[in-house]
Amino acid sequence: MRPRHDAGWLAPHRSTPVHGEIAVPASKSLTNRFLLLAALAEGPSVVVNPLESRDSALMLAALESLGATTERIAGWEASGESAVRISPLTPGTEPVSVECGLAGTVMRFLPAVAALARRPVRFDGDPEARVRPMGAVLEGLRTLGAKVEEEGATGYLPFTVHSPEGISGGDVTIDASASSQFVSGLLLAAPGMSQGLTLRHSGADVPSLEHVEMTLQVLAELGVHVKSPAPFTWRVEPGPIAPFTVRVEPDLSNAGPFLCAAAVTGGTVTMPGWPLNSTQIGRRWPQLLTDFGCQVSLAPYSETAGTLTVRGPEQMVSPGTVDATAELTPTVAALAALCTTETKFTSVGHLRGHETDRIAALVSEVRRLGGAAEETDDGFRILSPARHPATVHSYADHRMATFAAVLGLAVPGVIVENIGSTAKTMPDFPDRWSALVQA
Ligand SMILES: O=C(O)C1=C[C@@H](OP(=O)(O)O)[C@@H](O)[C@H](O)C1
Ligand SMILES: C=C(OP(=O)(O)O)C(=O)O
Repeated sequence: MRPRHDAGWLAPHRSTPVHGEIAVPASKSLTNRFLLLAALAEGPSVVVNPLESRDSALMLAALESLGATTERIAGWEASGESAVRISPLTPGTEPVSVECGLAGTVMRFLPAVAALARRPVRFDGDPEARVRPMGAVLEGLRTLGAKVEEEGATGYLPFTVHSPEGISGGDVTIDASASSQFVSGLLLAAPGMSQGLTLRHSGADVPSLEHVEMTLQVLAELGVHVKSPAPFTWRVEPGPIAPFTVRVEPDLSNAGPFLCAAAVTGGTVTMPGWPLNSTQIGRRWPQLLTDFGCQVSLAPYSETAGTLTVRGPEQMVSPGTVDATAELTPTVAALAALCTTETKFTSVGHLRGHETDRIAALVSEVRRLGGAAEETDDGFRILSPARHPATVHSYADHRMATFAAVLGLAVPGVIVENIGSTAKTMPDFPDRWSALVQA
């Protein structure tokens, strides 16, 4: 299941502006939420235009281990798009295993589903996944009455969830300052708890709150009653989820590197299918790119979507400070690493628990390319631009690989170690990238 490691991919370089149009596949975050909720629904549901990547394949395989059935449909009715039909989890007592790979949405979302499913479920993942924080999820489940048996370091994979009586919900307080996924994971399973769930966060801020907003919106869209009665407090009412059919939006986080191709070459990239209203954090791209000197416009062509056009400037300008950009950070860092003045990234300390310690990784790789960068308490600073070629390490992190691809457009001779890590959310990234930047 783990993608084959490759030693080096020469990132395409352009000394002339990139002009092109590109669409991106479906959102990882929305796909994995809808797949999970389909498995908790009362009957078969259909997710149209799901992301097909390692993270979504891991989610499907995990749901199957938990007793759901999944069936890929090549052309869904009039849309002709791919779709997947999911029939709900069936109860069982056999112990099963869930392979999480490096997917935060699998390792943080499914333990609560495992507790509802009542069978013993062992969770494990890639070596890089075993250092991603899990403590708040396990603490939350224990408060709800599940037993969690840990095998290695406390608060990390691997572990087994035992919950023969299920979990009935109630009131839980966790510290979600290391990941918004701790909140989303408990809220997504909450409709299946007989008392529903009131979840409170205690501690420093919850990062990436857009992703909690997404969770609440997805639940509400499926008819679940949700509210946030106070800051960092959420309430999900119990109740069945009726079978549903949904279509998944494009992945606006993965749109980032493609839009940046315009920014770093002074070109123009257009992207159809841009949702006019989205809970995805990638909805911030128009503003972020504008902050770096791009001209961005959105031309709606339906009630829900439009074409986004990004025109890059002759020379990008750093906005100085970039705040709380969560999973967009590596891509924004590629822009910053091509600006002549400093950019400070703030409120992104939790990136140390992402696919890799992204703060350490970004600082090391900017330096490897001849730029100056340093870590700070809650982020990092890029002080001077990437200047010369290097083999950029991806640390098995898809966003580090695409960070390097964006830099390679501007700096000739960049080699990306393990471009195959992009299979996490976009298996055909190298082909899509080449199609846009080498056209
Ligand atoms: O809920 C989700 O789908 C996600 C939440 C965020 O996690 P963090 O809050 O850990 O950053 C984000 O970075 C991740 O890529 C996807
Ligand atoms: C942090 C990320 O992923 P995950 O869902 O594995 O947390 C990401 O995609 O940038």
